[in-house]
Amino acid sequence: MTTTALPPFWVVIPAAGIGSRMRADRPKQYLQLAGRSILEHTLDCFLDHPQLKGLVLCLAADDPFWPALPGASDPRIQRVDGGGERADSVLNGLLHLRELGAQEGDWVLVHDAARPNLARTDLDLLLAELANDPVGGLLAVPARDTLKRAGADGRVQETVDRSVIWQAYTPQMFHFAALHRALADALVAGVAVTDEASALEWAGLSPRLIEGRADNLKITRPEDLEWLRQRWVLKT
Ligand SMILES: Nc1ccn([C@@H]2O[C@H](COP(=O)(O)OP(=O)(O)OP(=O)(O)O)[C@@H](O)[C@H]2O)c(=O)n1
Ligand SMILES: C[C@](O)(CO)[C@H](O)COP(=O)(O)O
Repeated sequence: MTTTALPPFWVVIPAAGIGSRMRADRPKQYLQLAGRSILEHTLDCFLDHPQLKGLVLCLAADDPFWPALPGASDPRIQRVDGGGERADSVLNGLLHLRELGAQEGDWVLVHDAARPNLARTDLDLLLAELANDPVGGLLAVPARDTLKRAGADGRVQETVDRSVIWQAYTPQMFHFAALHRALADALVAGVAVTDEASALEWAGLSPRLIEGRADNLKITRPEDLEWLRQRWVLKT
């Protein structure tokens, strides 16, 4: 890690998804992990950070679960409505950040509600490594397994060179104006952007990859939550 002082930053947490792949009785961010919701664990990764300027939480407009949580009235959390896709939710969050006073060059970190296991060391690594970067970047993990390209018949076509393949994680950290412009333009152009870096790439920029911990995983399927529940027992 570099010795640069950590820069001030804003946070946007997209939490308006329905978690269809979890097949649970509620959106996955409200499932329990060690006695609290996944979303509360995720918020805790940021709320007491000394460099945090403000946090915007993007929720489904008709979300009945958030008001029931103990932290729902926490004044440090600004709630906004999400949108149809993750990128729409993030864009709404950015629009609200502007109302809160975010300036063009301010750093914004976007982090999935469904990644509750972000280590403070990884967060600070990202902030330190990118503090003076002209573009910004993201936490990511190098591919670990041998990779295969599949054909439509489900048979291997070829083995892919994994040395250049990374998995994109969050947080993703970009300057407010650049991220807002790239995301808004990409959505208008109908480009599918599944993360913030995709929007910046589409705008012709090259985000930096910062190697993070693999256990900052996104809870996507039931086995991800099972794995994290077992890990939490060991942690506490
Ligand atoms: N319209 C949407 C869709 C997703 N998200 C958020 O984006 C993050 C990552 O998305 P994903 O894991 O795909 O979550 P879901 O869309 O909820 O899951 P699924 O695709 O299985 O339905 C999650 O924190 C999710 O709540 C969001 O804010 N707004
Ligand atoms: C942003 C993200 O977490 C990067 O890996 C991911 O793309 C979001 O989830 P989705 O499954 O693509 O909606």
